[in-house]
Amino acid sequence: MAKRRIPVVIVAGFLGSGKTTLLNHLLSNSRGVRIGVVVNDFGSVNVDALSVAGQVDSMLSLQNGCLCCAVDTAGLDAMLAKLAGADLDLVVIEASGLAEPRSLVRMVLASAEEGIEYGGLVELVDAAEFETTRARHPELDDHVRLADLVVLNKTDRVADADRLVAFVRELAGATPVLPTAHGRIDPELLFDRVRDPDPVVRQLSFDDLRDDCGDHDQHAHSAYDTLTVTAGALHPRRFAAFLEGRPGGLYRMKGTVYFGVPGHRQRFVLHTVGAYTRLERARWEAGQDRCTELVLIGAGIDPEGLRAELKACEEPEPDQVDEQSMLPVLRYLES
Ligand SMILES: Nc1nc2c(ncn2[C@@H]2O[C@H](COP(=O)(O)OP(=O)(O)OP(=O)(O)O)[C@@H](O)[C@H]2O)c(=O)[nH]1
Repeated sequence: MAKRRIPVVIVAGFLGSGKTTLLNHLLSNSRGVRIGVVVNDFGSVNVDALSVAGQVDSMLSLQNGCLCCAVDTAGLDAMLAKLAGADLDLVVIEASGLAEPRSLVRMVLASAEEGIEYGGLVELVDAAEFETTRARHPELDDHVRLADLVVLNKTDRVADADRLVAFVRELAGATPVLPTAHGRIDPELLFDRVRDPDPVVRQLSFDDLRDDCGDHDQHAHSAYDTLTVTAGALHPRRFAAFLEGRPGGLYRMKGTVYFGVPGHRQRFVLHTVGAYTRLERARWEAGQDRCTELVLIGAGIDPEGLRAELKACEEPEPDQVDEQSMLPVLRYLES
């Protein structure tokens, strides 16, 4: 009997659209389905990997590099071979928010690993940032048509979701569009959504792959600067002022913030997407340094200026900071 192949589903979507949130939802509602994940954080702080760890049957993390730009497919093949060897039912690749989905699909289709098969492309679209993302990345239209399933996420953040859903459905053509919030889709959808990939994507030659690699300049991430900042405790008021004054081009920030203020010594996970800011309290992982580690992604920003601004938020004596100073940042906590 032929060995069963493990489907590999790619979850793509522009920066901050909710890929990790969807992945976490799938992992916590897997109903016995054994899921392996490949996480592709863009930036050297492993934020996404940290947030799915502990829930997953098998995880491999590709840090500080974009999967779609891997010059050869050997790295991905080695990862897929490892996952195919584990006892799994499904592999999910969470692409970085800057990855080019077409290249990722091609890479999976080109994989020499016999234990896996291409399982489809899920494209996350941020309903709240839809207009901004589309203006910045006209290729969004192409991505939704290429996908096997479009998840129109963050519908809780838009006033007229029905109108937007209708618009995206028109744009997506044959691709089904599923409106949702917090990535809460039925996990079953990932198993049977696969349709035959676009012949243009399926037909592969070495030239195609080489051309893909030559296309780097057109990839979304070539238009962005990514910067990783490590700092000590931050003064909450100074950091709140930084958040309020951040430049419009600083499209995405994520990572850990440490305030160290009495009563607030937990880890704070920061996410900003466009003008949206969210902080969550979290536990420190065993052995994790009490420090701030952030990835900043933006276009037309001054990376070194931003680094200096964040460094200026550092507070050498957080024990002495009064609790009232936390108020400007606590308003970003989810109520
Ligand atoms: N209000 C609201 N917030 C959401 C929803 N989905 C995700 N978020 C928040 O949006 C932020 C970004 O979500 P992530 O899941 O990290 O997005 P991502 O696509 O993995 O981000 P990158 O990997 O950086 O591209 C987080 O603060 C999430 O809690 C949603 O449906 N509604």
